[in-house]
Amino acid sequence: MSETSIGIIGCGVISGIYLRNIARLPGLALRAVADQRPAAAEAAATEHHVPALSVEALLARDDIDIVVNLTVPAAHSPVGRQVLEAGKHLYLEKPLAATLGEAQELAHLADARGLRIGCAPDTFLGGGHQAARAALDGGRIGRPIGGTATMMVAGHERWHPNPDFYYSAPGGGPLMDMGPYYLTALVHLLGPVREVASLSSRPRTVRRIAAGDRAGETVPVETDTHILGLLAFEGGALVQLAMSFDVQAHWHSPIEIYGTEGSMRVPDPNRFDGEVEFGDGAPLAAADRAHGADNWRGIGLADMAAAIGDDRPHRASGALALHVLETIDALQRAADAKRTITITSDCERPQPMTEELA
Ligand SMILES: NC(=O)C1=CN([C@@H]2O[C@H](COP(=O)(O)OP(=O)(O)OC[C@H]3O[C@@H](n4cnc5c(N)ncnc54)[C@H](OP(=O)(O)O)[C@@H]3O)[C@@H](O)[C@H]2O)C=CC1
Ligand SMILES: O=C1CO[C@H](CO)[C@@H](O)[C@@H]1O
Repeated sequence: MSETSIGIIGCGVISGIYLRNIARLPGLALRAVADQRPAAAEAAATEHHVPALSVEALLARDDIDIVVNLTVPAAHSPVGRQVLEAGKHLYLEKPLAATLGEAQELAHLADARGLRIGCAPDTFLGGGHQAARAALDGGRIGRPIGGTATMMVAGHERWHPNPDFYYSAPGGGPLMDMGPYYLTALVHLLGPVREVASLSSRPRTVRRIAAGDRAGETVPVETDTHILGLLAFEGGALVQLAMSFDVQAHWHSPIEIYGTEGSMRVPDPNRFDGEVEFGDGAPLAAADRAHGADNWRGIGLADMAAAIGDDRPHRASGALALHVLETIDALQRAADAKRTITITSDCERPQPMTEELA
């Protein structure tokens, strides 16, 4: 397999796992890192033996093929534009952009330049969700008719040292932050969403940081933080969704899918491991499949790099992320307008994983 050269912009909390995994995933070679905080870039550069550059200098390098944008959501679009305008393929963390309009502009720019966009989450390529997909496609629960998706926590200010972006608008809130995991997993299993309804609330106006140098500081809440939605999928399944940063504890599963012949519980879509459980019969362990244990964030990047070489579509695609972002945007608009909203973008179910990246 030939090597694809990678540059990273954004050396904060999530960059650690990308930096480690780029070194162990096939076909990827890290060339340079950048951050608007030079100290963050220097720390990553020293640990991984690559240069720390300015964003401009990294984008000017001829030997970088894909730039991974790990900045905060508000910077996904401006930094993403710079990457595409520099003629590089773009892979970025979720959400694709802080607004649907910005995401659509990125997609147009990439198309116009003949460049690819890939976007997290790529957890659906892990062993847990691939086991669920195989069971579903194999007919184990019959035709899907419904399901639930539940992500309810007390708020990321409990542990993140700079949680401002989780509560800022646009780009913040549980729907923007965690919705991509749940909606991407559902689209991977059930196909595209066609219609949504929802209600939302904002129980608190400020949040107090609990960890790091800024512990005790408060952050203003500019987004709704408790959202209950209904999703109608093209294939006919109806799914209820709950996304919240206001729940201290609960007893729901992350994702359940109900079919005409049975039901299944799907692992946490923020993870690569877990078990697929069924209403009857033996569970399927993620660990029995490739990337079913450990944290493999970056597998979507490796798949995109391989896909460019093989001239085939990549799985964690810009089109998938755009469809997910349109659904997120529609859920909030449906809550604001108190009406159902039709989803217009098309998106194929991504191909199941093969063992090629194992
Ligand atoms: N933290 C987590 O567990 C996870 C986060 N993610 C996603 O990863 C992304 C990053 O999150 P996280 O690592 O937590 O965020 P952090 O705030 O820890 O790190 C982001 C870094 O990017 C820098 N940055 C911001 N804007 C720019 C810019 N225009 N140019 C260059 N650098 C910039 C920030 O600098 P500054 O501090 O000055 O703003 C900061 O150093 C988000 O999209 C998030 O949703 C995904 C999975 C897990
Ligand atoms: O994407 C993410 C994955 O999960 C984390 C919490 O567990 C989030 O904070 C983060 O933004």
